[in-house]
Amino acid sequence: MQQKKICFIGAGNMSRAIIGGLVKSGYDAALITATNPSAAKLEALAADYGINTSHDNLDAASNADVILLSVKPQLMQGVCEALADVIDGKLLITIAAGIPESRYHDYFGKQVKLIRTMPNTPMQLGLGMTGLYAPAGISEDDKAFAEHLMRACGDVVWVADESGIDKVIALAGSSPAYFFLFIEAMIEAGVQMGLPEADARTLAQQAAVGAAAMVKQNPDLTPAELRANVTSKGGTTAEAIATFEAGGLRSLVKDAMGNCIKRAEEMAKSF
Ligand SMILES: NC(=O)C1=CN([C@@H]2O[C@H](COP(=O)(O)OP(=O)(O)OC[C@H]3O[C@@H](n4cnc5c(N)ncnc54)[C@H](OP(=O)(O)O)[C@@H]3O)[C@@H](O)[C@H]2O)C=CC1
Ligand SMILES: O=C(O)[C@@H]1CCC=N1
Repeated sequence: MQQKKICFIGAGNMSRAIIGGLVKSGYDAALITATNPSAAKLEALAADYGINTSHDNLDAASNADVILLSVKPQLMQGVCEALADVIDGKLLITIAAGIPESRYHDYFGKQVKLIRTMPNTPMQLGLGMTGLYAPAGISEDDKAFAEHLMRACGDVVWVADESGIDKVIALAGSSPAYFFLFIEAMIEAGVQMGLPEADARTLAQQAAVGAAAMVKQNPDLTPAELRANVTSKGGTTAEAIATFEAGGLRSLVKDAMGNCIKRAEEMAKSF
């Protein structure tokens, strides 16, 4: 892929995940800089991935071709305002949830070249999923760069309308946490049944990895067919599945995802 000088503004969980994925995919660490107010996360990134670090957003952004905005949504306005003089002509990529693309033009006080993306933490392992949205006027070259950057850390989908980003949050940005919760609950139940915690974790995590790989590697089978292959008539799985269905798992999942989107929409009104 084309390699450009890229600066991550904010060196938290998500920057770490993307930087880890990029470096593991062969992106030149010397072209990557991350900024952060406190030192510990920068020191860990430099030690683990050999990237450049800085406490100075302005200096780091001035020296980059591409700026990836990776601070919490409530800090975004102040961060953008302070960078307004050094971003002309540069490609901006934001990963923030809930801030509409139009707001960035207000923050910078001018029209900017900005692509909205919604990645997730498995980017760190090259197993990420990113949704991308580019407004009209963004060049094919800039779109291709943003896509290649995120593809280095996993799979990508483009959404035609900005509202699609909120759906990506519900399906992929937030969803690793849903699966962690499910695994957490299985481990807790296993421990309550008397298993050592380490064994309960090994059993649950390996089942999750295996099940996800089976979904991915059998595109001709639906998840329902894969489930049917596990579920012997009158057997053990049928009892467990019936319990989930009776407990309203499907509507719970739908409500959770709907509330995730609702929160993104609320955030969009408050920024
Ligand atoms: N976590 C996730 O799974 C996902 C998050 N996102 C989005 O990614 C963004 C970042 O989230 P996440 O990585 O989880 O958050 P984190 O809090 O882990 O990271 C944000 C980082 O920004 C740093 N920071 C604060 N102020 C500044 C500043 N003025 N200049 C530079 N850096 C600053 C913080 O430093 P310090 O801690 O030292 O104050 C922190 O390290 C959010 O907008 C979120 O919506 C998107 C997809 C998934
Ligand atoms: O919880 C959040 O708001 C962010 C966006 C997607 C994942 N974490």
